[in-house]
Amino acid sequence: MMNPSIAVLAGDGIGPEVMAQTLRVLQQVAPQITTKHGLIGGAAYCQYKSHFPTATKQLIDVCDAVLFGSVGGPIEAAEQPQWKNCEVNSILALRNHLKLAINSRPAKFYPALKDISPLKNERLEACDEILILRELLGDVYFGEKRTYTANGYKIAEDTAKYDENQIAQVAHHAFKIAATRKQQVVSVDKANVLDTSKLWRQVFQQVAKQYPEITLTHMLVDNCAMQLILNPAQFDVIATSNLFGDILSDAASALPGSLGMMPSASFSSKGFGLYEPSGGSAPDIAGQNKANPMAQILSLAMMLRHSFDLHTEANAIEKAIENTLDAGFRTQDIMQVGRRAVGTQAFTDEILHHL
Ligand SMILES: NC(=O)C1=CN([C@@H]2O[C@H](COP(=O)(O)OP(=O)(O)OC[C@H]3O[C@@H](n4cnc5c(N)ncnc54)[C@H](O)[C@@H]3O)[C@@H](O)[C@H]2O)C=CC1
Ligand SMILES: CC(C)CC(=O)C(=O)O
Ligand SMILES: [Mg+2]
Repeated sequence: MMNPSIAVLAGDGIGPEVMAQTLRVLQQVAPQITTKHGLIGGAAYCQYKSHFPTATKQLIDVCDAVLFGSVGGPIEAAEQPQWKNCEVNSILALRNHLKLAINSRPAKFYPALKDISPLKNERLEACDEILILRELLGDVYFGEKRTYTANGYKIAEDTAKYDENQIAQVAHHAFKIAATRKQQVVSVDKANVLDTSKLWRQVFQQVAKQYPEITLTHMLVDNCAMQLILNPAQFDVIATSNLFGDILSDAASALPGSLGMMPSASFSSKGFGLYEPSGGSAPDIAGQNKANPMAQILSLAMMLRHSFDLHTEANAIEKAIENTLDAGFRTQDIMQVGRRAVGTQAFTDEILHHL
């Protein structure tokens, strides 16, 4: 790609801190990529009184990919009844604007961190990476919603809705990815109760016929939450709907040690990519140089690989992170006795040193 450019939307909370460090890594490995900065979330609200201003929309529409930080606050606008979820929650608005249908969240297990997992070592021995593929434009997040009063009570409604094409898109993606991995897909639903899940299961079974080399199994979401803790090694690719994927990916992120290590990539059907940490704006640690920059830096690696075919650079970043962990450096979320506790910036210094 000639003169590639990316939109950098750091957002708020820990977003700007981890983004600043990630851009140091980008500058070192791929200085040919131009960065264009835009405001989103709380940072945009402060300036434009809008969480997803037109200026930011115009910026991303002329870029080749988006590197996103996180958004959380300030969201006093959320209290105003005329604001719909999408307008306040800029990441949902952004996913909808870019039609990002699929979200890929790898939970990678690092040998150096096996002792900080909440699970016993023997449960992790066969674990390398669990990939959660999550549908991103459907479900209760984008269905009809309303709050009203009837018979003196307040009532709230959220509607879950899926069409077969949305589901098929995730299924094809899951089977294609599985073909490059362990040839297995676990599709997670709640088909014993929900119509959307019944359709989900039917479509997965139908699409599976085109991928006879892949083993498809189905698991109910409540069981999956339990199995992730009991026997994570049974999973390689998990494919699921928006809400279940949101919850299960946070749970899966904790198995290797911390949500702060889990990156993500979201794709439109045309292959446009947005890359962001799986976690949020972490207001409890924002502004303290405590955040783990791994999720953001690994999201950059995913961007280089998937949007720009820069595989050597992506691999180099991932290797440098592993070497940094092997050398004993830890942010507070993955700290262990006998290791060296460092802040966001010093941890990135070490990554740059190992690059
Ligand atoms: N894509 C996005 O921008 C997302 C935004 N959010 C928003 O973030 C805000 C805070 O939500 P929470 O429920 O607190 O979830 P959160 O993901 O921000 O934080 C949950 C826990 O994980 C920790 N954590 C997250 N990232 C970390 C990192 N890089 N290093 C070290 N620790 C890390 C936090 O300190 C906190 O203890 C909310 O406003 C929520 O809507 C939540 C998820 C995704
Ligand atoms: C707005 C939320 C759906 C963000 C979130 O929690 C996520 O994408 O993981
Ligand atoms: Mg989430």
